[in-house]
Amino acid sequence: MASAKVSPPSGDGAGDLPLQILHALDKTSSPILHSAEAFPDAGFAEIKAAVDKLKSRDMISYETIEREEALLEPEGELVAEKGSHEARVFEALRAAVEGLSMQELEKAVGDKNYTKVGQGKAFKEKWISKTKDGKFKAVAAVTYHYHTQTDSIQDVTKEQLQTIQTTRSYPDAKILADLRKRKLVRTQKIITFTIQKGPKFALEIPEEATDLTAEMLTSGAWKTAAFKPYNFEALGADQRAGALHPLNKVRSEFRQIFFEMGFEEMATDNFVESGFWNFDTLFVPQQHPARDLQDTFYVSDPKAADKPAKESPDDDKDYEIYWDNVKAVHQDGKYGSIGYRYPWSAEESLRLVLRTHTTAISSKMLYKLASKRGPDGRPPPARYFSIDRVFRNESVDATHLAEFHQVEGVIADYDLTLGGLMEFMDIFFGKMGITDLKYKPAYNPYTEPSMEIFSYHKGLGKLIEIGNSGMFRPEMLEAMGLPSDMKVYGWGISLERPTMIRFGISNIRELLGHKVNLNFVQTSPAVRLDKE
Ligand SMILES: N[C@@H](Cc1ccccc1)C(=O)O
Repeated sequence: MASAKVSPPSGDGAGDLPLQILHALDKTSSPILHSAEAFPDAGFAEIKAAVDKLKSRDMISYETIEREEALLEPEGELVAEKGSHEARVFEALRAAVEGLSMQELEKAVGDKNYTKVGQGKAFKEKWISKTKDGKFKAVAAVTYHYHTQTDSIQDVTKEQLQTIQTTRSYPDAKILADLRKRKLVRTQKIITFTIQKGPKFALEIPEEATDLTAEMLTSGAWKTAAFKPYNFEALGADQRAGALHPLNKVRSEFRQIFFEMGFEEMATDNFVESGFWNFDTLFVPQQHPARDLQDTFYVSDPKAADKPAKESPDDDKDYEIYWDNVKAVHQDGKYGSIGYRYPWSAEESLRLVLRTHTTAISSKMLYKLASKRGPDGRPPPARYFSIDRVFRNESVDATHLAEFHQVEGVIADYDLTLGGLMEFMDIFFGKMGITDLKYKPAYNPYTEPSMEIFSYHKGLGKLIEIGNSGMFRPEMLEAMGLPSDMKVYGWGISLERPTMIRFGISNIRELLGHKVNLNFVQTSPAVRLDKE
């Protein structure tokens, strides 16, 4: 039967000490076994593992005794053997009736430092004195010559240390503290156990079953099997679970804010765009430095996009008109704009790029909005947002990567004003805990006016740029067919920047890429821990 076997030395750190304890308990005449006496050589961890194992099976019970043990330091050992500093000074002087000079005394004691400490103490004890010619003399010895008194002193320190050497303790705590201060003695905490037989005491340790098996049921072994009790105190193994990346945590916070403010999420599943949507519809001239190879990744295969055309049979947009409008605005000017006045190239517009901003998608959404009709027969107000990846051909450093995530929002409504944009920004960023915004005039080809948004970061102690915003230009919106009194706010911020600030990261490579520490991902909190 499996249940009556004696455990072989197990891997629980207890070895065969548990068995030895059982046997020792069986033989001892007193009901209590002191671990320190029975197993003086076993280490604390070993004994603890053994008694825990036996206790969990109710074979024993135990109590722990904590006490402090005093041990001699090397110098204490020396004193215990050869006498205290003061006694050695006294002994040296006692042998020299004429007294000794300091140098002679040092020589006689054999240790300069020992002599220095010893003569000080011996003076205090009034064992020695100084003669007129500056020599040291033993007082007790002088007394001896005239009065036949005892010529010996009592070397208390030596006796105390000898007591400690044999008993590992000293009855007077003050004296012990004093010896510790003199660095003759050190103390250490000792935990020992008093062990008693438990209700299931035996000389063999039964194997405990952890599971009730089919085999035990058929053989009947379950009737006598010892089952291991549940350990409700066990903390359990570390849970290896998936965790949201910090960027995703901040992303979901932004999404929540957008949704609660009535925004609709734009589809952002196309990383590749034509120059038309990424630049031309946004009134970015074809010579603009942002369209340089240094700033933009161009796709080499396929090289060119198709001209924008109906996306589905029920797409009622006339892309040809829009294409011509965009060209006209750039080349000749239209809708009150004088344009850039350069020969606009269809070929350049159809080059494929990795989108440099999600504003390419906003542009497409606004174009679609232009043909929607609200109850009043006009395009209805709309709020769109997206949070996704964009790509820029930048040199990579601690704060820049060639790709990052852009949080983008647009609000289209009638008769909007710049003040309204600032008001909105205050509310939007306020929901993220970002307050005290400052605005700086800026330039975007597609917005007028444009404003960079700054926030005072208390942790960094300075204003930091958190986003870019503006009101889309009329020559961009009217070319789409949007009514001229419909105004559109737009803004973009990176997702990385607030995430790095939130989680205290200074190098973007700790956030993205192969150097990301998974432990950091798994343990970074989902709650806001802004540093004030
Ligand atoms: N596209 C801008 C953000 C922006 C969006 C919309 C309007 C104004 C600015 C950027 O990449 O920084």
